[in-house]
Amino acid sequence: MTDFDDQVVDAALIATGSPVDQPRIARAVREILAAIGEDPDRDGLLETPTRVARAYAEMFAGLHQDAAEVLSTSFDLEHQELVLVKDIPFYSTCEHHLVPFHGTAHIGYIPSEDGRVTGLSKLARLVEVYARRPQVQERLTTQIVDAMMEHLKPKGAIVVIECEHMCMSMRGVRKPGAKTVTSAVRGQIRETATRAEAMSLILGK
Ligand SMILES: Nc1nc2c(ncn2[C@@H]2O[C@H](COP(=O)(O)OP(=O)(O)OP(=O)(O)O)[C@@H](O)[C@H]2O)c(=O)[nH]1
Ligand SMILES: [Zn+2]
Repeated sequence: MTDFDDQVVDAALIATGSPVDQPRIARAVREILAAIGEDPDRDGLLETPTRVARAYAEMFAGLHQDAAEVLSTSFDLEHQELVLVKDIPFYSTCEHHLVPFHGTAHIGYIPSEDGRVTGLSKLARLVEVYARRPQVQERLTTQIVDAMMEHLKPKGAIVVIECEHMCMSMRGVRKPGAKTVTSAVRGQIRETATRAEAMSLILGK
């Protein structure tokens, strides 16, 4: 390490209160810059390690968030039918290549017998909890649906996710625009008619 100032990063860590180890990320990013043949001490790159550390703290914040807390707000609306929030945009990070994958999530559930529902924004927040981690699309899909089943105790739940993976677009096989669709369905929504209703609401743009 040359004139790289850990104290600056430590100060940033304290300021954000993030549990992500930003000084460690910054040191690693400096190494990567050197390894690709760049000069980490040139003007434009001097602050890049700390910038990337702050960006990573944001991109991986979900590792330190709790789905139970996000879904703890509930209202007694006596609603017994399907509730669906669709076209929730999100960004995640492919755990194989550490580049983004992004797209939309569609989330629905049939509330529990007592008709208690959660806030609509909480479903979008739940996506963020699991998207802001190193991920694969299949696990993201099942983690969201399983968290809903565990914390909302609904009669059923469905999650459909459509994504473009940058690791397939900008490198490797280079197929920009290719979409991956995953779904996970639990409880009563597995029944044919209910599942068809949910899917037609999701796909009917
Ligand atoms: N199932 C699944 N695969 C993913 C996801 N994100 C990336 N991948 C795939 O993970 C695989 C990793 O394959 P490897 O052969 O180990 O890595 P690689 O040599 O970089 O593969 P290429 O991307 O084909 O160049 C690739 O086929 C990616 O397309 C995901 O969310 N789900
Ligand atoms: Zn990838």
